[in-house]
Amino acid sequence: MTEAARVRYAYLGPAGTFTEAALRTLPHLDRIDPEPCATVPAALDAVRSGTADGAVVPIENSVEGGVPVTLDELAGGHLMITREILLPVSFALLARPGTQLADCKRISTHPHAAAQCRRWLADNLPQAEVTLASSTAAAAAAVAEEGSEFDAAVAPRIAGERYRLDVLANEIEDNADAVTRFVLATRPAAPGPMTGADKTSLVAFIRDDHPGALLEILDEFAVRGVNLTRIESRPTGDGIGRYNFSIDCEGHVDEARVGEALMGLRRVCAEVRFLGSYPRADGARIDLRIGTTDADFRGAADWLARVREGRS
Ligand SMILES: O=C(O)C(=O)Cc1ccccc1
Repeated sequence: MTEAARVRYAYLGPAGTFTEAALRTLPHLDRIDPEPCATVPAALDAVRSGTADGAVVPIENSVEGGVPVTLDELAGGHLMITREILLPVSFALLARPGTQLADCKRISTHPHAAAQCRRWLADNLPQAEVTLASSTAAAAAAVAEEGSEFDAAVAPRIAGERYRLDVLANEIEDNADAVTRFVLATRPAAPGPMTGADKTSLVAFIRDDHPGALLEILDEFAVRGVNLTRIESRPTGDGIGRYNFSIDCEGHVDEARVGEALMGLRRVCAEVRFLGSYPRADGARIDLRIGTTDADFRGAADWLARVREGRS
C-alpha cells in the first residue's frame, strides 16, 4: 500500500492566527504540513511558485465584509478556490505578565480585529493608540518581545499561550456572533465534483463603463435562478472609477444554471475569471426555482433541437 501524499499548505501566520485555527479544521490534517507566511500575498505567492500546494487565507468576515488584499490577489489570477472554511472568531486582550489594563497605551492587532473590537476598545481603553499588524499573532509576538513598543495585542486567546502572554480581557468583540470565512487556494485545475451544496466564485470585468453594466451582470444570474452570496466592487488599479466585481454564487459550474450564467457573463463582460466551484462550508442545500434545474435546461435544449429540425 502506498502512503498518502503529504501536502504543504501556506497560511497567514505566524503560528497562533485565526487562519491557522481555520487550517486546523481541514480533513486529513495528519497529511498537511502547515507553513506560516508573514502576509496573504506571501502565502498565495508560495502557491503560485509551487513552493506550497495550497494556501489558507481569510477572505470575508461577517462584520467587516471582504478582505481586500485576498480579493485583489485572487482577482489577479493563477489561483483557484478549492474549499471554504467558516470559523467563529473571538478576541482577547493579551499582555506581558504583570501588565494592568490601565497600562495599555499602545495596542497592536490586525485591521479586522481592530474593527471587530472597536467599541470595546473605545469604552475600555479610550486613550490607547492602535497600531495595525499583519496578523493578530504577529501582534502578540511583537508584544512578547523584550522591550516591545506595544503594551498589548488583540488576538485569539490561544495566541496568549503560544507567546506566553496573559489574558487581560476575554471575548472583547463587539459582535459575539462574528464569523470569518477562509478559503483554501490552489493552482488552477478542474474543479472538484459537485456535492449538491456548492458555491462558485468569479471576478467579472465590465467591457466599458455604461449605464446598467452592473444590472447586466446581475441579470445573467437572476434569470437563471442563481442566488449570489457576495458581490463587491474592487478597483482594478487601472485608473480612477475602474472596478471589477468579485462575486460568489450558489451552485457548481457543472450545474446548467450556473454554467449558463457564466456563459452569459462571458458574452456581456470584457473578461470573466473563474475562481472555482467548491463545497459550501455550511452544507446548506437550496431549493431551486421552478424552471432552473438541470432537467429543465436539458428539456429546453431538446425542445429547441426539435424546433430546429421541424419536429416540434
Ligand atoms: O490575524 C489573524 O489571526 C488572521 O487570521 C486574520 C484575521 C483577523 C481577524 C479576524 C479574522 C481573521
